[in-house]
Amino acid sequence: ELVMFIYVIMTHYFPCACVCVCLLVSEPAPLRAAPDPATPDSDLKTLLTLCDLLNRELLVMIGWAKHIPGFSGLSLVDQMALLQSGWMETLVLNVVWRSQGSADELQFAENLRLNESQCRAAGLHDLYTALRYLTSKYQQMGLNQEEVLTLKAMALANSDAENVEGAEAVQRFQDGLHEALQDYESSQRPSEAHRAGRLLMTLPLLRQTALRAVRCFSRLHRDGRVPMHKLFLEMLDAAI
Ligand SMILES: CC(=O)c1ccc(Oc2ccc(O)c(C(C)(C)C)c2)cc1
Repeated sequence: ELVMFIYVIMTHYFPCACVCVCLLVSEPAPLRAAPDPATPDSDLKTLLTLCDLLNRELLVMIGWAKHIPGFSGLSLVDQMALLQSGWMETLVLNVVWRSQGSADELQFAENLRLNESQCRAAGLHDLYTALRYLTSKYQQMGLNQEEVLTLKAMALANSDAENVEGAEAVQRFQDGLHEALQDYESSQRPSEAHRAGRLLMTLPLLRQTALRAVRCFSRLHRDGRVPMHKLFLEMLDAAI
């Protein structure tokens, strides 16, 4: 009863806090990379491990999206459309957030960090450069967890999916997240003027970074060096 009482109070008196609390409690536990112990270490093994990790992240992300306030109120067609157009930006923010504590590595999972030469050896130098640039931008801003969770949800809501049925419902979904970010930033002490706007103005760079990642995967797929999961290829096709 206590949890329900707190939830009713939060949703009635602090609706924005409700969104942030909702996003915080529904954040999935970080996945671990699962390298095949039988395979000798190699650049291909790194790629296979990363591929498996990404495939599991996609499945977790689909379950996570349903907890974003407003997402489940959309039609199933629109939920799928937003996921197919925004999944890369959302996953990019996951890796960028995990890499905030590192000066020159990408933390793909709690047990998988790659530096520039390891990424280059695996054919991921473009990916490394793009993700590190975005990571350093957020490091300079001092991004915190509430902000990255809200940006992840916004990346999905604002993914400009082409074939959306309920444009007004998607707009309301976006407005709710925008309001939550505005209210959260104005509740911070001291509150930094323009903070919410500065965070929103990083979204174009996030979109560009995601597109650079898609191009990297499309090249790897054309090279045929690494087998790719069916779900990943379907999502990759939808993102192009
Ligand atoms: C198919 C293939 O060759 C591939 C190569 C690298 C890779 O590494 C990643 C692992 C998790 C992950 O979340 C991300 C993004 C952040 C870029 C989505 C990349 C994933 C797949």
